[in-house]
Amino acid sequence: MAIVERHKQELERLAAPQDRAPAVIEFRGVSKQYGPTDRGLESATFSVARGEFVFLVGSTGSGKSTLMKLLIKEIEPTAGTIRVAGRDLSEITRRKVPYYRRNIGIVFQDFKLLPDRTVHDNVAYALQVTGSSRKEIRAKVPDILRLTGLATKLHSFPDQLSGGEQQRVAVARAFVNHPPLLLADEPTGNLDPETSVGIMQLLYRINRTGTTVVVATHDATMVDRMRRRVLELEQGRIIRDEHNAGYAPRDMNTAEFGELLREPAPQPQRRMPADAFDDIYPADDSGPRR
Ligand SMILES: Nc1ncnc2c1ncn2[C@@H]1O[C@H](COP(=O)(O)OP(=O)(O)OP(=O)(O)O)[C@@H](O)[C@H]1O
Repeated sequence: MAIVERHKQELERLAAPQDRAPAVIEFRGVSKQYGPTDRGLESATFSVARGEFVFLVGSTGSGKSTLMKLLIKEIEPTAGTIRVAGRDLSEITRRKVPYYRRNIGIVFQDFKLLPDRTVHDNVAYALQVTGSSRKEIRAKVPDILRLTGLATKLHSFPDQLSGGEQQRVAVARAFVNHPPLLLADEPTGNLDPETSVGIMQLLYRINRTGTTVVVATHDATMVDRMRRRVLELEQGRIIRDEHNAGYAPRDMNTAEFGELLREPAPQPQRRMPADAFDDIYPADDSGPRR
Protein backbone atom coordinates (compact mmCIF):
# COMPACT_ATOMS: atom_id res chain seq x y z
CA MET A 1 0.00 0.00 0.00
CA ALA A 2 2.80 2.37 0.98
CA ILE A 3 4.58 1.64 -2.33
CA VAL A 4 1.42 2.29 -4.34
CA GLU A 5 0.91 5.56 -2.47
CA ARG A 6 4.52 6.62 -3.09
CA HIS A 7 4.17 5.83 -6.81
CA LYS A 8 0.94 7.79 -6.94
CA GLN A 9 2.59 10.81 -5.32
CA GLU A 10 5.56 10.56 -7.67
CA LEU A 11 3.27 10.41 -10.70
CA GLU A 12 1.33 13.44 -9.44
CA ARG A 13 4.57 15.33 -8.89
CA LEU A 14 5.77 14.57 -12.43
CA ALA A 15 2.42 15.46 -13.96
CA ALA A 16 1.96 18.76 -12.13
CA PRO A 17 4.27 21.09 -14.09
CA GLN A 18 2.65 20.15 -17.40
CA ASP A 19 -0.86 20.65 -16.04
CA ARG A 20 -0.33 24.14 -14.74
CA ALA A 21 -0.22 27.06 -17.16
CA PRO A 22 3.29 28.37 -16.53
CA ALA A 23 3.39 31.86 -15.08
CA VAL A 24 5.44 34.32 -17.10
CA ILE A 25 5.56 36.77 -14.19
CA GLU A 26 5.43 35.86 -10.53
CA PHE A 27 5.74 38.38 -7.67
CA ARG A 28 5.79 36.98 -4.13
CA GLY A 29 5.72 39.55 -1.32
CA VAL A 30 7.73 42.04 -3.34
CA SER A 31 8.58 45.39 -1.75
CA LYS A 32 10.71 48.27 -2.92
CA GLN A 33 11.71 50.85 -0.36
CA TYR A 34 13.70 53.67 -1.99
CA GLY A 35 14.50 55.35 1.33
CA PRO A 36 13.21 55.50 4.90
CA THR A 37 10.02 57.23 3.79
CA ASP A 38 10.00 56.56 0.02
CA ARG A 39 7.99 53.45 -0.64
CA GLY A 40 7.74 52.28 -4.25
CA LEU A 41 5.99 48.94 -3.78
CA GLU A 42 4.75 47.01 -0.76
CA SER A 43 4.19 43.26 -0.45
CA ALA A 44 3.04 42.78 -4.04
CA THR A 45 1.93 39.23 -4.78
CA PHE A 46 0.45 38.26 -8.13
CA SER A 47 1.19 36.18 -11.19
CA VAL A 48 0.58 36.64 -14.90
CA ALA A 49 0.08 33.60 -17.10
CA ARG A 50 1.46 33.18 -20.60
CA GLY A 51 -0.54 35.06 -23.20
CA GLU A 52 -2.33 37.41 -20.78
CA PHE A 53 -2.89 41.12 -21.44
CA VAL A 54 -2.68 43.10 -18.20
CA PHE A 55 -3.20 46.79 -17.49
CA LEU A 56 -1.41 48.34 -14.52
CA VAL A 57 -3.38 51.33 -13.31
CA GLY A 58 -3.17 53.72 -10.37
CA SER A 59 -2.64 57.39 -9.69
CA THR A 60 0.68 59.18 -9.98
CA GLY A 61 3.23 57.72 -7.57
CA SER A 62 1.23 54.52 -6.94
CA GLY A 63 4.11 52.27 -8.04
CA LYS A 64 3.50 51.33 -11.69
CA SER A 65 6.93 52.34 -12.97
CA THR A 66 8.57 50.77 -9.92
CA LEU A 67 6.94 47.47 -10.83
CA MET A 68 8.09 47.78 -14.45
CA LYS A 69 11.65 48.69 -13.42
CA LEU A 70 11.77 45.68 -11.10
CA LEU A 71 10.68 43.47 -14.00
CA ILE A 72 13.51 44.59 -16.25
CA LYS A 73 15.94 44.47 -13.32
CA GLU A 74 16.71 48.15 -13.52
CA ILE A 75 16.20 48.23 -9.75
CA GLU A 76 16.26 45.49 -7.09
CA PRO A 77 13.49 44.69 -4.62
CA THR A 78 14.16 45.26 -0.91
CA ALA A 79 12.05 42.18 -0.09
CA GLY A 80 10.33 39.31 -1.84
CA THR A 81 10.91 37.20 -4.94
CA ILE A 82 10.35 38.00 -8.60
CA ARG A 83 10.33 35.21 -11.16
CA VAL A 84 10.08 35.72 -14.89
CA ALA A 85 9.49 32.60 -16.98
CA GLY A 86 10.29 30.58 -13.85
CA ARG A 87 13.66 32.27 -13.30
CA ASP A 88 14.40 34.04 -10.01
CA LEU A 89 15.65 37.50 -11.02
CA SER A 90 17.90 37.73 -7.96
CA GLU A 91 20.00 34.94 -9.49
CA ILE A 92 20.73 36.92 -12.66
CA THR A 93 24.08 38.68 -12.30
CA ARG A 94 24.57 42.28 -13.54
CA ARG A 95 26.65 40.93 -16.42
CA LYS A 96 23.78 38.69 -17.54
CA VAL A 97 21.07 41.39 -17.36
CA PRO A 98 21.42 42.41 -21.05
CA TYR A 99 20.86 38.77 -22.07
CA TYR A 100 17.83 38.54 -19.79
CA ARG A 101 16.37 41.73 -21.30
CA ARG A 102 16.55 40.28 -24.80
CA ASN A 103 13.47 38.28 -23.86
CA ILE A 104 11.52 41.42 -23.07
CA GLY A 105 10.21 44.02 -25.49
CA ILE A 106 10.01 47.45 -23.88
CA VAL A 107 7.97 50.44 -25.04
CA PHE A 108 8.22 53.80 -23.27
CA GLN A 109 6.05 56.88 -23.30
CA ASP A 110 8.83 58.96 -24.89
CA PHE A 111 9.62 56.38 -27.62
CA LYS A 112 13.41 56.43 -27.03
CA LEU A 113 14.29 56.13 -30.71
CA LEU A 114 17.78 56.74 -32.06
CA PRO A 115 17.39 60.19 -33.69
CA ASP A 116 20.17 59.79 -36.26
CA ARG A 117 18.93 56.48 -37.63
CA THR A 118 16.13 55.76 -40.08
CA VAL A 119 13.01 53.79 -39.17
CA HIS A 120 14.54 50.72 -40.80
CA ASP A 121 17.81 51.11 -38.90
CA ASN A 122 16.11 51.78 -35.56
CA VAL A 123 14.36 48.43 -35.86
CA ALA A 124 17.36 46.65 -37.38
CA TYR A 125 19.46 47.83 -34.44
CA ALA A 126 17.40 45.70 -32.03
CA LEU A 127 18.30 42.67 -34.14
CA GLN A 128 21.96 43.62 -34.53
CA VAL A 129 22.52 43.81 -30.79
CA THR A 130 21.06 40.35 -30.33
CA GLY A 131 23.45 38.94 -32.92
CA SER A 132 21.11 38.43 -35.89
CA SER A 133 22.75 37.89 -39.27
CA ARG A 134 22.30 40.40 -42.12
CA LYS A 135 20.13 37.84 -43.88
CA GLU A 136 17.81 37.60 -40.86
CA ILE A 137 17.65 41.38 -40.59
CA ARG A 138 16.77 41.69 -44.29
CA ALA A 139 13.96 39.19 -43.80
CA LYS A 140 12.54 40.38 -40.49
CA VAL A 141 12.59 44.18 -40.63
CA PRO A 142 10.29 44.66 -43.65
CA ASP A 143 7.88 42.13 -42.13
CA ILE A 144 7.56 43.92 -38.82
CA LEU A 145 7.31 47.31 -40.52
CA ARG A 146 4.40 46.01 -42.57
CA LEU A 147 2.69 44.68 -39.43
CA THR A 148 3.08 48.05 -37.72
CA GLY A 149 1.93 50.03 -40.77
CA LEU A 150 5.31 51.65 -41.43
CA ALA A 151 6.21 50.08 -44.76
CA THR A 152 6.26 53.46 -46.51
CA LYS A 153 8.36 55.16 -43.82
CA LEU A 154 11.38 52.88 -44.07
CA HIS A 155 13.84 55.66 -44.87
CA SER A 156 12.37 58.40 -42.68
CA PHE A 157 14.16 59.69 -39.59
CA PRO A 158 12.27 59.93 -36.26
CA ASP A 159 11.91 63.73 -36.47
CA GLN A 160 10.11 63.31 -39.80
CA LEU A 161 7.40 61.17 -38.18
CA SER A 162 4.26 61.95 -36.18
CA GLY A 163 4.12 60.94 -32.51
CA GLY A 164 1.94 57.94 -33.35
CA GLU A 165 4.32 56.81 -36.07
CA GLN A 166 7.29 57.17 -33.72
CA GLN A 167 5.52 55.02 -31.16
CA ARG A 168 4.81 52.44 -33.89
CA VAL A 169 8.54 52.31 -34.59
CA ALA A 170 9.14 51.79 -30.86
CA VAL A 171 6.61 48.94 -30.82
CA ALA A 172 8.14 47.44 -33.99
CA ARG A 173 11.58 47.58 -32.38
CA ALA A 174 10.28 46.00 -29.17
CA PHE A 175 8.57 43.18 -31.04
CA VAL A 176 10.97 42.38 -33.87
CA ASN A 177 12.66 39.68 -31.76
CA HIS A 178 9.24 38.20 -30.92
CA PRO A 179 9.87 38.38 -27.17
CA PRO A 180 7.63 36.26 -24.92
CA LEU A 181 6.98 39.36 -22.78
CA LEU A 182 6.25 42.92 -23.84
CA LEU A 183 6.13 45.79 -21.31
CA ALA A 184 4.75 49.19 -22.18
CA ASP A 185 5.00 52.13 -19.75
CA GLU A 186 2.42 54.79 -20.71
CA PRO A 187 2.67 53.94 -24.42
CA THR A 188 -0.13 56.36 -25.32
CA GLY A 189 0.81 59.08 -22.84
CA ASN A 190 1.94 61.53 -25.52
CA LEU A 191 -0.64 60.64 -28.16
CA ASP A 192 -4.12 61.87 -29.09
CA PRO A 193 -7.06 59.48 -28.57
CA GLU A 194 -7.30 58.24 -32.17
CA THR A 195 -3.60 57.55 -32.46
CA SER A 196 -3.74 55.84 -29.06
CA VAL A 197 -6.34 53.42 -30.39
CA GLY A 198 -3.96 52.46 -33.20
CA ILE A 199 -1.16 51.75 -30.72
CA MET A 200 -3.44 49.69 -28.48
CA GLN A 201 -4.67 47.73 -31.51
CA LEU A 202 -1.08 46.99 -32.32
CA LEU A 203 -0.33 45.80 -28.79
CA TYR A 204 -3.44 43.67 -28.86
CA ARG A 205 -2.45 42.14 -32.19
CA ILE A 206 0.96 41.33 -30.71
CA ASN A 207 -0.74 39.77 -27.68
CA ARG A 208 -2.73 37.53 -30.01
CA THR A 209 0.49 36.01 -31.30
CA GLY A 210 0.99 34.61 -27.78
CA THR A 211 3.17 37.37 -26.31
CA THR A 212 2.29 38.35 -22.75
CA VAL A 213 1.66 42.10 -22.61
CA VAL A 214 1.75 44.38 -19.54
CA VAL A 215 0.75 48.02 -20.04
CA ALA A 216 1.05 50.70 -17.34
CA THR A 217 -1.38 53.48 -18.16
CA HIS A 218 -3.50 56.41 -17.04
CA ASP A 219 -5.62 56.03 -20.17
CA ALA A 220 -9.03 55.22 -18.69
CA THR A 221 -10.80 55.21 -22.08
CA MET A 222 -8.44 52.58 -23.39
CA VAL A 223 -8.72 50.33 -20.34
CA ASP A 224 -12.51 50.62 -20.44
CA ARG A 225 -12.65 49.73 -24.12
CA MET A 226 -10.22 46.82 -23.99
CA ARG A 227 -11.69 45.19 -20.87
CA ARG A 228 -8.69 43.06 -19.98
CA ARG A 229 -7.21 42.13 -16.61
CA VAL A 230 -6.56 45.19 -14.44
CA LEU A 231 -4.07 45.39 -11.56
CA GLU A 232 -4.64 48.58 -9.62
CA LEU A 233 -1.98 50.08 -7.36
CA GLU A 234 -2.38 52.61 -4.58
CA GLN A 235 0.59 53.85 -2.59
CA GLY A 236 2.61 50.82 -3.58
CA ARG A 237 -0.05 48.26 -2.76
CA ILE A 238 -2.13 46.17 -5.14
CA ILE A 239 -5.68 47.08 -4.26
CA ARG A 240 -7.48 45.39 -7.19
CA ASP A 241 -6.86 42.43 -9.47
CA GLU A 242 -9.85 42.03 -11.76
CA HIS A 243 -10.43 40.26 -15.08
CA ASN A 244 -12.44 41.76 -17.97
CA ALA A 245 -12.23 44.97 -16.03
CA GLY A 246 -12.51 48.70 -16.55
CA TYR A 247 -10.36 51.54 -15.26
CA ALA A 248 -12.58 51.98 -12.21
CA PRO A 249 -13.66 49.09 -9.95
CA ARG A 250 -16.81 47.28 -11.08
CA ASP A 251 -18.46 47.66 -7.69
CA MET A 252 -17.75 51.38 -7.39
CA ASN A 253 -20.40 52.81 -5.13
CA THR A 254 -22.03 55.57 -7.17
CA ALA A 255 -23.46 57.18 -4.02
CA GLU A 256 -19.91 57.73 -2.78
CA PHE A 257 -19.07 59.47 -6.01
CA GLY A 258 -22.27 61.50 -6.09
CA GLU A 259 -20.50 64.84 -5.98
CA LEU A 260 -18.28 63.93 -8.83
CA LEU A 261 -21.05 62.46 -10.95
CA ARG A 262 -23.19 65.58 -10.66
CA GLU A 263 -20.54 67.52 -12.51
CA PRO A 264 -20.78 67.40 -16.29
CA ALA A 265 -18.54 64.71 -17.75
CA PRO A 266 -15.44 66.19 -19.39
CA GLN A 267 -15.71 66.10 -23.17
CA PRO A 268 -12.94 64.24 -24.99
CA GLN A 269 -10.86 66.59 -27.13
CA ARG A 270 -11.32 64.45 -30.19
CA ARG A 271 -13.89 61.80 -30.84
CA MET A 272 -12.70 58.23 -30.90
CA PRO A 273 -14.38 56.10 -33.56
CA ALA A 274 -16.98 53.95 -31.77
CA ASP A 275 -16.01 50.87 -33.77
CA ALA A 276 -12.28 51.34 -33.37
CA PHE A 277 -11.75 47.93 -31.81
CA ASP A 278 -14.54 46.03 -33.48
CA ASP A 279 -12.60 44.50 -36.37
CA ILE A 280 -9.91 42.96 -34.19
CA TYR A 281 -11.67 42.87 -30.88
CA PRO A 282 -15.16 41.34 -30.84
CA ALA A 283 -17.06 41.84 -27.59
CA ASP A 284 -17.26 38.10 -26.80
CA ASP A 285 -13.52 37.60 -27.11
CA SER A 286 -12.11 36.70 -23.72
CA GLY A 287 -8.47 36.04 -24.43
CA PRO A 288 -5.66 35.76 -26.90
CA ARG A 289 -6.05 33.31 -29.76
CA ARG A 290 -3.15 31.38 -31.05
N1 LIG B 1 14.39 56.85 -7.36
C1 LIG B 1 13.48 57.09 -6.42
N2 LIG B 1 13.84 57.53 -5.21
C2 LIG B 1 12.95 57.74 -4.22
N3 LIG B 1 11.63 57.54 -4.36
C3 LIG B 1 11.20 57.10 -5.55
C4 LIG B 1 12.09 56.84 -6.65
N4 LIG B 1 11.37 56.41 -7.70
C5 LIG B 1 10.08 56.39 -7.29
N5 LIG B 1 9.98 56.78 -6.01
C6 LIG B 1 8.73 56.88 -5.22
O1 LIG B 1 8.06 55.65 -5.30
C7 LIG B 1 6.65 55.85 -5.43
C8 LIG B 1 6.15 55.14 -6.68
O2 LIG B 1 6.69 55.78 -7.83
P1 LIG B 1 6.45 55.25 -9.31
O3 LIG B 1 7.31 56.07 -10.21
O4 LIG B 1 6.62 53.79 -9.34
O5 LIG B 1 4.91 55.61 -9.51
P2 LIG B 1 4.00 55.58 -10.83
O6 LIG B 1 2.75 54.90 -10.46
O7 LIG B 1 4.79 55.01 -11.96
O8 LIG B 1 3.76 57.13 -11.07
P3 LIG B 1 3.44 57.89 -12.46
O9 LIG B 1 2.08 57.48 -12.88
O10 LIG B 1 3.51 59.33 -12.07
O11 LIG B 1 4.53 57.50 -13.44
C9 LIG B 1 6.44 57.36 -5.43
O12 LIG B 1 6.09 57.76 -4.14
C10 LIG B 1 7.79 57.91 -5.80
O13 LIG B 1 8.00 59.17 -5.23
